[in-house]
Amino acid sequence: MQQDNPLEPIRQQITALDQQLLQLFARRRELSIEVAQTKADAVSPVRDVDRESALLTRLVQQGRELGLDGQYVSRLFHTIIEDSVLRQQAWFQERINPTHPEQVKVAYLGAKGSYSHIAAYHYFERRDRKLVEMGLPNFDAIFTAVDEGQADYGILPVENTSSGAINEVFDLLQNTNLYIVGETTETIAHCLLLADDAKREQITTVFAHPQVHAQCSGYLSKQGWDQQYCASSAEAMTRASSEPNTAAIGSARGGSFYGLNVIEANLANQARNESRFIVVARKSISVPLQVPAKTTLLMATSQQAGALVDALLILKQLGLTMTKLESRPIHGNPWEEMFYLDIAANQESQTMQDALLQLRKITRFIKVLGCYPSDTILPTELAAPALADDPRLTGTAAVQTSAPLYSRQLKPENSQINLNNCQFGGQQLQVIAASNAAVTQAEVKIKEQGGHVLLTDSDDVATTLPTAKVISSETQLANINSHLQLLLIEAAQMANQQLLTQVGKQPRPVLLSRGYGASLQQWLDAAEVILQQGNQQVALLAQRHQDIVDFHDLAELQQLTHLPIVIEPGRADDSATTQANLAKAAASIGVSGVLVSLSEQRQPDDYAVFMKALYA
Ligand SMILES: C=C(O[C@@H]1C=C(C(=O)O)C=C[C@H]1O)C(=O)O
Repeated sequence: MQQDNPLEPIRQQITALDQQLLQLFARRRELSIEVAQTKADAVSPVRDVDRESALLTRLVQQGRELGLDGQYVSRLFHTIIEDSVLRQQAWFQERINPTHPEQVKVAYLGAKGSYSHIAAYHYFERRDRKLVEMGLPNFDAIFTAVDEGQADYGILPVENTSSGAINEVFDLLQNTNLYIVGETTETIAHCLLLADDAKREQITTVFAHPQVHAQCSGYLSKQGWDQQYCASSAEAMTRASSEPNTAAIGSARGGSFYGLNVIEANLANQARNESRFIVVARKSISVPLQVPAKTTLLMATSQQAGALVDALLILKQLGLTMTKLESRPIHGNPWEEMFYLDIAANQESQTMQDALLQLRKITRFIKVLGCYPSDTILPTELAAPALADDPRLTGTAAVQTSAPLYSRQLKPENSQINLNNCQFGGQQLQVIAASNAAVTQAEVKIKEQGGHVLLTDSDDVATTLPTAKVISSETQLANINSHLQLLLIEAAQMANQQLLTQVGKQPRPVLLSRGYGASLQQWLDAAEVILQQGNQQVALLAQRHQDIVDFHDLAELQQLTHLPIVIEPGRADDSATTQANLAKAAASIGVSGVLVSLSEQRQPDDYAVFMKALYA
């Protein structure tokens, strides 16, 4: 019977040709990996736009001779070359980070068929990894699953060409221990999906994720359907497959998992509807220099006018391209912003190391969230000489700075910490007054007799003075008052790595006491834990329990670190005048603050005597 159909023999020929094309594509891909191996030996970049340009020019020419449209040929080959470049990048990536097993457990939002699932599928397929799927109900659960080791990777959408940034993911990135190790961009084609037995005219309700609703708002506003939000596109599709008179918005591929048919396609407001996803893992990765890389920074500048501009100028002066800048409020610090920057550079390149060094000097908080291969492969335009110089390649030699963040070697000049109008690490000695009295009472005394910061255990925030508080546990840290400006870690907690790590995630300055019997190195190592987490505002506090403040140690510390040093001068039974003299001596060797008690009543007014002697 079939032989009677005149289409059939032609279709058979097309099928046979398609089969050959597939084999040729596969063979081309193998050769592309061989090319990568050669590039590894020669240390040349993956992308070679000159070669692409020559190849495309020739192919377009040859295509024309065969009657093929030039646009058609260049579009086809862009897809082929894109695959080839991404494959080579993945190959290089695997070569220098060879720890991955054959199968990986990946956490994503929603169930099978969600956009995140499809992005995960594409990303790991390119890396020849078998996916063990772990669909989760929300972004928070994805971060937790990876953090706790239940999943190897998490895949998270960060932005969409129609609806913009996915704020929830940015907010979770503020407090994560995870690193960004990859990115991928998916073209999202939103379709109206209906179950087999459903009819378009009978639709009363349409299900979709809120982001999808936003991306298709133009189309939906004309339909008059009840619009219901779902936690994921997969949930939307599940509901549409079982509830009568409903439809879902999702991808054609996703719909096929749920037995849904495409009724209408291309519903998004913007013709080019793409989402960018990031891949997170517990360990950061190195990106080979052959591969164009992106580095993502999390940064809080000071609140002075122009602080962000200063930071961006550093990038400009170093010739670094910023591909993205997002800002999000800092949780617990009203009107303060955390910035996310994507920079088209390899973290290990000299330029990026220089940028980080300079940025650390002017930021209150800075952390590298990750350096990863850039997956955006822009098509090579024909005969465009400018493209021969691909700005996304930072081909400088790798330089790994091994000096610790606290060290003078890394940063010769003193660090400064600003609290309102007072500045630790500046010219003037700052006085922190500790008081158990009511905040208002202490404030009056400080304002009358001098002083800069109030150390109090009270949560009363009715003061215009910067306040400091002793923080002894993670629970206490989680519940601090947002007005609190300075965190004091006492000697007993100096080795509490977990507390130091959490404090390192804070956008607030930290005063770190030396642990009982701790060496200078152990003290500095504890400071390093905080700095490594991003918090650059660390000062060291030499307390009285060290018996007397050891000037030899202070002088040595000055040489080892740029961090401001604060002392609690003298023994408790030293007179106020002795303490003031010690404080002055310490200031002369570069100590930037003193911690004194406001409420000791050994003399009529010890604090007043201290302050008077200090400035005498
Ligand atoms: C395969 C190569 O690597 C890349 C991929 C190309 C391709 O697939 O044709 C061409 C140039 C490079 O950007 C190559 O350098 O030849």
